[in-house]
Amino acid sequence: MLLSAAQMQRVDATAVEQGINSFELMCSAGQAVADTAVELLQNRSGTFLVLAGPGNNGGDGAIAAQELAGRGYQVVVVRFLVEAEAGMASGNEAELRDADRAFAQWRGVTFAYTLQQEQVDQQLREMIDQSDVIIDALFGAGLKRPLQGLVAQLVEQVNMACAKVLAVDVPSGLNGNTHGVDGVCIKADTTVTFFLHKPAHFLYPGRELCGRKTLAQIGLSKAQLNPDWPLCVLNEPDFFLPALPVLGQEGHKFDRGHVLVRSGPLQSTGASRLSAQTALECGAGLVTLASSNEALSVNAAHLTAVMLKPCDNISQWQLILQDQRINTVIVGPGNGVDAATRGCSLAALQADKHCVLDADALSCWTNTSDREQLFEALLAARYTAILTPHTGEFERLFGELSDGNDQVQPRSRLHLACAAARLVKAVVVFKGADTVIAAPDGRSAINANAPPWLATAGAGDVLAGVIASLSAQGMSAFEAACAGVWMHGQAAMELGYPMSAEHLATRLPQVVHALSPVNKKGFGETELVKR
Ligand SMILES: NC(=O)C1=CN([C@@H]2O[C@H](COP(=O)(O)OP(=O)(O)OC[C@H]3O[C@@H](n4cnc5c(N)ncnc54)[C@H](O)[C@@H]3O)[C@@H](O)[C@H]2O)[C@@H](O)CC1
Ligand SMILES: [K+]
Repeated sequence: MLLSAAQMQRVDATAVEQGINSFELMCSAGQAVADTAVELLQNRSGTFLVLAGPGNNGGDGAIAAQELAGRGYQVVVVRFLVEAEAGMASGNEAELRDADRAFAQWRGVTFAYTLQQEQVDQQLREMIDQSDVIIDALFGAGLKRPLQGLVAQLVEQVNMACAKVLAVDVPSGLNGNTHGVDGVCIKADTTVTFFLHKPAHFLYPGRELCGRKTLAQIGLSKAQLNPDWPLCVLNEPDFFLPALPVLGQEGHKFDRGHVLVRSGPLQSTGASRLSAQTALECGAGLVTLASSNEALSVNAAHLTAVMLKPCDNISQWQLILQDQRINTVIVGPGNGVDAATRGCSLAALQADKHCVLDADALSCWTNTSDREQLFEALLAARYTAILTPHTGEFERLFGELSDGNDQVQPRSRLHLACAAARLVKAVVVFKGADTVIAAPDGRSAINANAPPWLATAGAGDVLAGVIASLSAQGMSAFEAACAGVWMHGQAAMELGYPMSAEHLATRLPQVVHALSPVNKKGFGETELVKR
């Protein structure tokens, strides 16, 4: 599970309400930071520089500093305070804030700066240049606005330095609620975070800025999670494995669904064939490609196990949809941005089938009344449809979206996908290097296994095929989309660079095979029991 910065702060408050000592949490966090910092030094000697901000992120840095000094390392601490607080960090320890208590325990020298100071001075510049590992404990979950003035300059200096950089919780400048960076941000080699990862660690630009990500347990548990929070997960097999199709010993091909794919016209049949072929190879029982008579022979020349049906107009399409054995439909790949694609998409949604709308089936709603027609059909559909837009298609379809949370500005791809899914009651697969899958009930998943070479012509058609295949075999729309997106990324990883969509389509069955519970069941074995 992933938590936003606001949820993490709520977890912290709940822990305190339940009697957990917040300073002990900070001590555990600081120790985890020290452990990770030592790993960054790779068993060499060296100097650590801790840049500590005014809040608890800075407190984690102070604990780490004391821990490192206790282990014999040379540590320099620079503390940045708001002007009113500077020089205030002493007195009765019981009354001090956790961060001040952490600094009260630090036995070394602290160089203090105020955030209002204008410039990074020579002394600070030298400390940055002379350190081997810089611990960025400036701002974490409490970042409220873009970094400016002294800290903005400081971040730029750190990013240019030769030292390794370890970010505490998040690289300073990355906003844990909007998941974005407004202005400058630390570029870390490693980020250590606590209890659970945050979406900002896996969405861009955070994924890049965090470097390697490590997770430390500090004494928080599921007891501090609010069960009403919608589930947001990193898309990994553990999440969707229990939902993968299982075959019965006596099952036949109709138990594994029948996928109908709408072919493109004569000059663009390849995309829909890729979808159809993938759907079949990923386990769907039957796949039919509905093709215009004009394109029939081109399609026939390329297909063997995928069946072909002539379909020249909407009436013929509706007739095919009446076949009760067809349980899943793909409309869009190579179909054309036109009225026929609009009509076929609406007919599919009205036919009580699982629907995957991709490519042209997302781009063909060019005016507001068209879009309203689509949204009405999605809302009325018996089964939750799956939409697979990339950024351009998403913007055309959803334009300016409000997710009802105006405090979170600007909205990230995660917020946008969730808002779109809720709006049209469909699963939205918002494709990109950090594909987000969102369900209408608020659940969401961020995918992180896709390599850059997956961005290749036809890869989207293959994705529609695998998702439809899993959907046809009985997986729910959200789980089929999550599994399909992960398998798609995994197949590309296994192939390596360079790779074409055809390769991807032929590799995917191996990924399905490796994950599928079916292959672990031992069909065909006869168990003899002797008594
Ligand atoms: N369960 C938890 O929530 C735990 C949190 N811990 C640490 O506590 C951190 C959160 O602490 P805080 O809530 O105190 O927040 P931060 O330490 O992230 O920052 C808050 C402080 O920074 C100031 N600030 C925010 N944005 C600024 C900007 N752009 N320019 C200048 N000043 C700015 C605020 O006014 C406030 O003084 C976490 O990131 C984590 O490192 C840990 O100690 C362990 C437990
Ligand atoms: K930080």
